[in-house]
Amino acid sequence: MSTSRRAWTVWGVGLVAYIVAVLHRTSFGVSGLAAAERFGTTASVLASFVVVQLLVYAGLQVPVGILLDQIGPRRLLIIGAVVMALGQLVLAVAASVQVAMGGRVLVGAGDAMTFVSVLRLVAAWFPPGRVPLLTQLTGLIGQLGQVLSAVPFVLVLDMWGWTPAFGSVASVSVFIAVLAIALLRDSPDVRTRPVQRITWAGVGSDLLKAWQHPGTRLGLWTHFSTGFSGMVFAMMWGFPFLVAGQGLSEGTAGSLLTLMVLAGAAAGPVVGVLVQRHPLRRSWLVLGVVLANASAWTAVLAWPGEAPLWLLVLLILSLSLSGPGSMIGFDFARTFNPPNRLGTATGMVNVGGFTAALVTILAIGLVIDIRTGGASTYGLDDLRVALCLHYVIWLTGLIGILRTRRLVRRRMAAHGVVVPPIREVIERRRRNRRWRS
Ligand SMILES: N[C@@H](Cc1c[nH]cn1)C(=O)NCC(=O)O
Repeated sequence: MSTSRRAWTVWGVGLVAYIVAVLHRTSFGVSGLAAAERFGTTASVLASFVVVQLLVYAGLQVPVGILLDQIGPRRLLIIGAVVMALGQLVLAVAASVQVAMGGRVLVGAGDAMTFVSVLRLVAAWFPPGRVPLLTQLTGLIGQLGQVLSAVPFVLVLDMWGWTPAFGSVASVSVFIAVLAIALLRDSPDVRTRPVQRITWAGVGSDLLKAWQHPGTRLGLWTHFSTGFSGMVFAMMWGFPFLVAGQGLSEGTAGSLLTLMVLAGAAAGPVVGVLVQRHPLRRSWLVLGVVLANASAWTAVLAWPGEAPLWLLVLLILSLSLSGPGSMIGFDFARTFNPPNRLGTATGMVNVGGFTAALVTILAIGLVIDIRTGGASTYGLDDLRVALCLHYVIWLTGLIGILRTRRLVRRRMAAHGVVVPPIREVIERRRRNRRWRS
């Protein structure tokens, strides 16, 4: 098989593995009613499953990144698929909340190993110019996993019940592991990769070097500031905000969430091409995404009473930029770190958005609980106050972005790459245009 065909095959297998990881990630969220019935528990206990799973995912990003640099993406992806299969099998037979929670911990752990491995395969198999667009496509096509859990998985759950549904998604992961064993290779380099002995000193030095490079931290703050808002909306508070806060029907709220996925799919390639064409202006794209998210939220939160549908659609369109914007963080990690440290750096970046989302999801719940005294119903005013927590995260993220960007530019200047201020570039272009006409 020629290298380029091989590269596409490797990307295809990685992509399918990531789609299946997203299917596992979201499969519990869509089985809320069945889970409440099976375990005889409340909605808040079930919501804590999402939080624990995210916590495991975010907490494992750095260790998994280190492991990726040591054992390579193929093995890590296979381990991830097997761990997720085990997690879903545990959930399939679980009769108590504790056992089910153990299953979700395994799913979170396996999931944490998948995306970083796929990004590493893309970086190893494709020329650098193609990587930004393929990274965007990986992120957005992966979200198809959400559709798989919302439609065929729910269908199997309704028709055949809990154990067959979770048992069958476990078997899909076993298939992914077999596919990866058969078709994946870490890189096009035919020489086998020497097995690296893991030493604490080596791990510590990689961690330190990745963290010390301001480009890695710029990636982390990028993922943090752009990624969290979309995740908070899609994973937890979007549906209640639209239904309990804005008075929309469940059908309309569902359509708006679908619009968010579709608009994200359209925006991803555009962001990828812009990053590919203007690598020195990536941070402006990031600031643009944060500005779009913050302005749309401000307009909706400041609107007296329920916002009109057109404004909610604008909010959804701006939030659809959240995922594509966060992927720019991975591009910073890739371009500012050598290949042998890329896993560690990618893991660090991925901690950003997931930690910010986790903190925001929990804090919003807490503020609502304080305002309502723990009652199970809440309204627009409670949601409005709680959602203002977004500003704390944006402010923290913006400080992080601007500080690390300054450090990155200083380091680039020391290597002879000077990024001219955007004002200067616009002025120069204007002068050139005048001169030509
Ligand atoms: N930002 C997401 C990926 C994404 C792209 N478009 C929509 N979502 C991300 O960071 N993904 C990591 C993962 O494990 O899913």
